[in-house]
Amino acid sequence: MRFIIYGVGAIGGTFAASLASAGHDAVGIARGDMLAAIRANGGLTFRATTGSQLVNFPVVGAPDELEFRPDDVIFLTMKGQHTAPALDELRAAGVTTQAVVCAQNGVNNERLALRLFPNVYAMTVMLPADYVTPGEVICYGTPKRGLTDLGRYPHGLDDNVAAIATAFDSAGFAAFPLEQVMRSKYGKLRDNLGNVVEAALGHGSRSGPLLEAIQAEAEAVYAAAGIDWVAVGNADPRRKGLMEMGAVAGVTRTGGSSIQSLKRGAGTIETDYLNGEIVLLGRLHGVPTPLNAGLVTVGHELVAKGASPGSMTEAELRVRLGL
Ligand SMILES: NC(=O)C1=CN([C@@H]2O[C@H](COP(=O)(O)OP(=O)(O)OC[C@H]3O[C@@H](n4cnc5c(N)ncnc54)[C@H](OP(=O)(O)O)[C@@H]3O)[C@@H](O)[C@H]2O)C=CC1
Ligand SMILES: CC(C)(CO)C(=O)C(=O)O
Repeated sequence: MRFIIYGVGAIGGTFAASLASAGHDAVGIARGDMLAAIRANGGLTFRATTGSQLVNFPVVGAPDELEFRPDDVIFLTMKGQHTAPALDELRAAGVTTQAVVCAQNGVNNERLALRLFPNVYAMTVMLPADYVTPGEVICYGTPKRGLTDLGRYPHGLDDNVAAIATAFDSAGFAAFPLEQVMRSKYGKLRDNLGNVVEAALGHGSRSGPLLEAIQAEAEAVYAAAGIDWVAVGNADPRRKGLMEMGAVAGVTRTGGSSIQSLKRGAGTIETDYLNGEIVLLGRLHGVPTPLNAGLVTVGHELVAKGASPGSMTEAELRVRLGL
């Protein structure tokens, strides 16, 4: 089994460095400043609670630079707004029946992938990682680097799930095979509705009554749509003692993945596939979602203005959301 990590950023970089360090065959597909820095430095600088190291694994700039094999497992680790073109590139490069694992937040990636490929897997990723400096990824999870729930999409278990879980266990993660993995992914999506709030207000602002109101909209649309979900946030008892926030020498956590997009000036944000999913479900099922709709607009404005993380006050955001 060879692991292709498509999108070497915070999550993809942690996966690739950890799998390669554990002796697995791991190949990255990177782009832009990250690709240039990995090439210039002779590897990816991977910083974790256990120390920092330059990890060398093969990295290419696009799928068509690879000769795909039947035993490849392809992890999608780009943000949701970048999934559709990435899938097109995989198909153009000759991918057919290989396993495609959506190791991303949101619930749209799996559906996009299943349209093109028959063997799609959903992975819920609970793993606090930063990518703000090209060539460097920081993972704060300890003692396990991250927790993952994994299963076939839309449901089911098979030999690939078992093999991926075994490989992940050996690489410092905890992997939980789940027959109904999308329940976990909908639970994670509910947590990620705070990503854009944190981007607007700054790190540490993703809790409290505002977030609860935002999540209540999600719970209402899930109920109307008949979507089953399970909580996988910080209160998930599996985290205690297995994967908690640790200290990494010389750095502090930047914040969630959307705040990192603003900090890097990435020019896009994942909000359409996080809060925007709740808005879509609300429209489909006749449930108003004014807060999440307002946050989608705010997210786009922050990107368009090139705003820094934490550029708004909570009072300003509340006014924007009509509160
Ligand atoms: N960071 C975290 O702590 C967590 C993130 N997640 C989720 O994991 C997913 C990935 O997030 P994260 O790792 O933070 O994202 P990052 O932006 O750090 O990494 C994604 C990387 O993929 C690159 N990329 C995108 N499209 C392509 C492409 N076609 N070819 C090559 N490279 C590509 C991006 O490049 P570019 O920058 O140029 O777009 C970027 O370098 C998201 O769904 C996120 O919500 C889940 C749990 C925690
Ligand atoms: C929950 C959180 C914030 C953990 O890093 C996350 O999933 C993200 O960064 O997108």
